[in-house]
Amino acid sequence: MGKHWADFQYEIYLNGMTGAVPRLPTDLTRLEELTEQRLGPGPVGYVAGNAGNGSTARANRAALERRRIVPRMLRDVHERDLSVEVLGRALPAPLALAPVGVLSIMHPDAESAAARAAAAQGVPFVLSSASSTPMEQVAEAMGDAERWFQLYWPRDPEVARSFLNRARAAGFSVLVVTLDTPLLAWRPRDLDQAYLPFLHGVGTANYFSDPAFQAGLAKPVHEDPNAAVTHFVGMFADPAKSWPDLAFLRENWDGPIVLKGVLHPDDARQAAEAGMDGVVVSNHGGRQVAGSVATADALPRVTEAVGDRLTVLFDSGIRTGDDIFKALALGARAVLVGRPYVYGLGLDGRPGVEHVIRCLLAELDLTLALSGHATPGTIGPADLVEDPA
Ligand SMILES: Cc1cc2nc3c(=O)[nH]c(=O)nc-3n(C[C@H](O)[C@H](O)[C@H](O)COP(=O)(O)O)c2cc1C
Ligand SMILES: O=C(O)C(=O)c1ccccc1
Repeated sequence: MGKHWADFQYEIYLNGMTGAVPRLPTDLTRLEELTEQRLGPGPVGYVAGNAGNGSTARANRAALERRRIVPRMLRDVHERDLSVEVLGRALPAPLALAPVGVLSIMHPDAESAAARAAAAQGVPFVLSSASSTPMEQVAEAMGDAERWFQLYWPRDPEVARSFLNRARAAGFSVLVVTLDTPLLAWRPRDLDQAYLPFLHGVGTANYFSDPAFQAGLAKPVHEDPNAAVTHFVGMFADPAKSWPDLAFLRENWDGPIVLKGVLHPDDARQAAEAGMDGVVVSNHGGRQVAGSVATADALPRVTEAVGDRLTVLFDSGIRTGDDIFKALALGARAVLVGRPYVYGLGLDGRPGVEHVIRCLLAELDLTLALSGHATPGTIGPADLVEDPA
């Protein structure tokens, strides 16, 4: 039997007998505004910001909203199990925390708090290359939970090799390689605030602590931090990479490799041919290509192309349990969630992140039950209809 995620509902009501209400709203779409009130416009602007005029983020929401669940009745849903197998790992539910850089702009405990929250709930935490805390330190906070590492593929192969070696030594087993950010997109909210956290050195911990990175500096980081930041900016991503380069990753990583940011079925096919294990259908939460296809529209085409060969994960726009249900119905094995947990972190540190995970999974559990499903495995395209656009 799986964990009873829906019990969170009664826990909240029972606490209410003593007059207590949840510290954070259970409608997670309210968290952005609360975080802005608490932390001010700078950090929240960076987290909430999108590419261009925000059309991709809106399209992500619209494509999920346009699909509607058709609940089925009388299907014995009293015992439910949300667990799924992802990349050979048993997960308690089809959810992981997306890699998000620079988390210290939200909370001083940053990645360690988010990682502890994920570990407490048994949900994988994907650690960003651009974390505010070195990967070895975050790994310690993760206990025996699943450790997944997101790679921004550094331009210098020695730094790339060093990151992979360090990640393996720190116990990370799944590698998530982000392909959609070889450059940072045009982001008006950041431009208008003239604010990028990593120009202030935030999110550079893995780089500044790396011997191969340090070897490229004329002076130690603390003697010339500006030069170190400039070196980071030139290093963190590489628009010259192309498909044959994936061989380098396959040779240097023996665990599962997942390519994040795949939207076209032909790219998914190339991923399979390159010996990759999975893809994340993602448009970076709408932060990279303005005017991009919505992820819920891209997902069925990708699963049709490679669903039998690759593990297909999904993100960008997940805000509720029923959003997760819809992504599963469109063929995803599990989803990643980004901003909601980032705001939970900003508002209440580790407990705030746990709150977000528990709300999402309680709502998913109830959506399953009320729609006639006892496990994610029985959810499929027949559970959805599409509203006319
Ligand atoms: C502030 C912020 C920083 C991010 N940093 C990274 C990162 O370092 N690496 C990465 O692969 N994706 C990064 N992402 C994208 C997320 O992994 C994820 O794709 C996206 O947030 C999902 O959309 P959602 O926020 O609507 O859930 C970032 C997203 C945000 C909002
Ligand atoms: O802001 C982002 O979306 C992102 O992916 C990123 C890139 C570099 C450093 C920190 C975050």
